Amino acid sequence: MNSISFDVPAGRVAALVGPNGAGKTTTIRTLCGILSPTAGELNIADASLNNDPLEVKRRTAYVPDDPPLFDSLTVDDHLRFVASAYRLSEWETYADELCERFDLTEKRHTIASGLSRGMRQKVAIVCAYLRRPDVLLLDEPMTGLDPPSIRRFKETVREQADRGATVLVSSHLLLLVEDVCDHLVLMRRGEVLFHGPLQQAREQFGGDTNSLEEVFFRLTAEPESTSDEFTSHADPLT
Ligand SMILES: Nc1ncnc2c1ncn2[C@@H]1O[C@H](COP(=O)(O)OP(=O)(O)OP(=O)(O)O)[C@@H](O)[C@H]1O
Repeated sequence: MNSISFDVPAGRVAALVGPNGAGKTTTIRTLCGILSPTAGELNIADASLNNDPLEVKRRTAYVPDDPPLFDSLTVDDHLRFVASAYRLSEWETYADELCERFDLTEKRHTIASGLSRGMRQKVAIVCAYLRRPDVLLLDEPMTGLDPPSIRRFKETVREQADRGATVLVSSHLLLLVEDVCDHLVLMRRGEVLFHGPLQQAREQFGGDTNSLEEVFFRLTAEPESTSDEFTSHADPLT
């Protein structure tokens, strides 16, 4: 990563997109404290990752692209574990609702090793939502989900933003991510080429189709040296 800077306001869903190797996963893993930056300042929901990493972790939920569940624990065990680790109160009704919406109710007593790839993904998403975090960092969350689950995911991600959370969704599924995002962070080779409202990106770079796909192809095809002019904000990463 090379001097990247972007911000995503609370209540927004931002698409984090870019070609393979652009640095999306590295960015997300740095934001949630798994990787340590060699320099720079990261602020999550008013907490500094440098000065108060525990507070950042408390406020942030991360769903990796291949969620590491505990193979011998059931879906219910995972929910109880999250509730206990984060000292959640009155979480059971919300857990029931989330399991119902993601079609996991029948699987609540199944151990993780007996779940399909998509079901594991849904368990990880439900565990993240259960905490009602200020920030959701979701790495390729729609990969492996069936169409009803993708629809649920899109609805629920919007609901998370509506309650005030900041959501960052890394995805290559531009058509799907476009439906749910109102903000864009576009990366290539460790640099941020654009960050700002999706509508602004569409107006500037969307061409006749006004689509995220067109924005993606136009910006990632540009030479790196002109990247500064695409950045709509230059605030510290928050
Ligand atoms: N564990 C690692 N050790 C060394 N280099 C790594 C490691 N993980 C990723 N990289 C390198 O960091 C760069 C960014 O990788 P990253 O996984 O963040 O990209 P990405 O945008 O998420 O890619 P993709 O779309 O393929 O998932 C790549 O050049 C990659 O080779």
